[in-house]
Amino acid sequence: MKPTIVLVGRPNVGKSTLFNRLTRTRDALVADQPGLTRDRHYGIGRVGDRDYLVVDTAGFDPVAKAGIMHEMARQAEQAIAEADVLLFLVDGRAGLTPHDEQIAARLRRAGRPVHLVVNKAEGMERSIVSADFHALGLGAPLPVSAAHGDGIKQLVDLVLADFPLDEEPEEAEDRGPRIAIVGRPNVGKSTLVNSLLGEERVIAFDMPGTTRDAIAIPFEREGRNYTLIDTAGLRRRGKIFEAIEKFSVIKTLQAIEQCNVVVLVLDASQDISDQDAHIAGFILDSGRALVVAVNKWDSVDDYRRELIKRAIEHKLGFLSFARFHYISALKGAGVAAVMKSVDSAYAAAMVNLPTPRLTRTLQAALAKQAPPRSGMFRPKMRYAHQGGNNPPVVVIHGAALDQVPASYVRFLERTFMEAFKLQGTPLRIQFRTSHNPYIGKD
Ligand SMILES: Nc1nc2c(ncn2[C@@H]2O[C@H](COP(=O)(O)OP(=O)(O)OP(=O)(O)O)[C@@H](O)[C@H]2O)c(=O)[nH]1
Ligand SMILES: Nc1nc2c(ncn2[C@@H]2O[C@H](COP(=O)(O)OP(=O)(O)OP(=O)(O)O)[C@@H](O)[C@H]2O)c(=O)[nH]1
Repeated sequence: MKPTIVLVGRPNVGKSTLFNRLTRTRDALVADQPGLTRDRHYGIGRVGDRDYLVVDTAGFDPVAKAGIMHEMARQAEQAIAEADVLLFLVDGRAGLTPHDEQIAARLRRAGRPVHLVVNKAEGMERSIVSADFHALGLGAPLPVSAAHGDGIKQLVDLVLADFPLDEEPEEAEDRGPRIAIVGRPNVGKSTLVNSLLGEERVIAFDMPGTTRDAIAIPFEREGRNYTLIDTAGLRRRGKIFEAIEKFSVIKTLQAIEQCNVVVLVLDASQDISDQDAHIAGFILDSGRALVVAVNKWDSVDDYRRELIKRAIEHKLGFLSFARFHYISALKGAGVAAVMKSVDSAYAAAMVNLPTPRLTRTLQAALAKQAPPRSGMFRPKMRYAHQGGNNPPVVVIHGAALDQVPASYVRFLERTFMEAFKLQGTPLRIQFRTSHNPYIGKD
């Protein structure tokens, strides 16, 4: 499981600058999609070989408005409660302020490791920029420059040193697809889980060993194995699973990261909200296979059905790689079809793409439409091979490939997906330019 780093600090110390710095590599993997808006408070990042989730508590810092530290906004409090590591940012140019001291007092009670990060330290003597902040009693201050990127790798290595590297769960003994059922509060996730598990054989159901573990519920359906990764803090009461915790963006992100196939649940009786779009954005960034279940279809009339279909097209157009199902979790209608799509999305995500066919497909695409010249450069693509699964990655070798525009990358993605009939999974293109082997690597 990826550790969660939560950024805390008074306004203007550079939290969002650090957040952007910590999540940049991941964002760059996904070509900008029309309509995609990212939630700039929650992200997935990687520095060196360390993966993590990062949360910026900016925007819901209530201190300026309320003036009282112990009235921190609920969301910031929830993020602090769910953090593995807290980064407390202060401003090395402004020096120590009373507001910093109040936040420090709160964080000391958080029961989480806190690291004191002194930002805006570029061009300054380490010992001088840090001097003030020893008084906070939070250990040695760590000077960085979020804007320039100084000290960031050392920071991540240090704060995550005690967490095990995230390893892919082994695919041992054919446990089948790992599924995460996600969606904003009240869309019907628990109802869908119960409809799925109600009559099925739940093979073994262990409570997690530690609070950091997610709950995995293995079950069997029509002779096939699945594992449900819990997002909602599900607990079993008798035969029924119910949510015991309030909605958590962090848990949602964790579950998306740990699964193979996401089932995104939307509520047809409500409008598509920003929260739906943000969750959809996380799913796109993650590269996971996806099935969309538009729930409560039983409760809406034809007019509303038409409306919601159009709203989905408009706001979630970037999910068009996925199959959509219009279901009633309450009545069990459409649930079997959702599971069929889960199977085919999983198969597509795990597909094996032979090199000769990939290269032939690439050549056909180039013949149909060559990549545009960019200044002095004409990108040259020579051959392709598969670089990974879930999502399938196609690695293309050639020259001047850093000059390929996002629109052409999307054209290539579509071409490969159609050629190999991949449905339900995104596909990623990575470029390797011969004279610079690092371009396109993550
Ligand atoms: N010199 C310098 N300026 C920085 C650095 N990081 C951020 N800044 C500047 O500090 C200001 C505040 O940065 P933000 O990232 O918006 O700060 P924040 O903590 O997210 O602020 P809120 O959104 O108000 O909570 C901006 O003008 C940044 O350009 C840095 O490393 N060095
Ligand atoms: N009409 C109708 N109502 C549904 C359907 N599915 C769920 N509901 C109702 O929607 C409400 C919310 O359902 P839950 O399953 O608790 O939703 P959830 O997404 O798990 O909610 P949280 O636990 O808050 O995350 C309940 O009152 C359900 O009975 C459906 O298919 N049709």
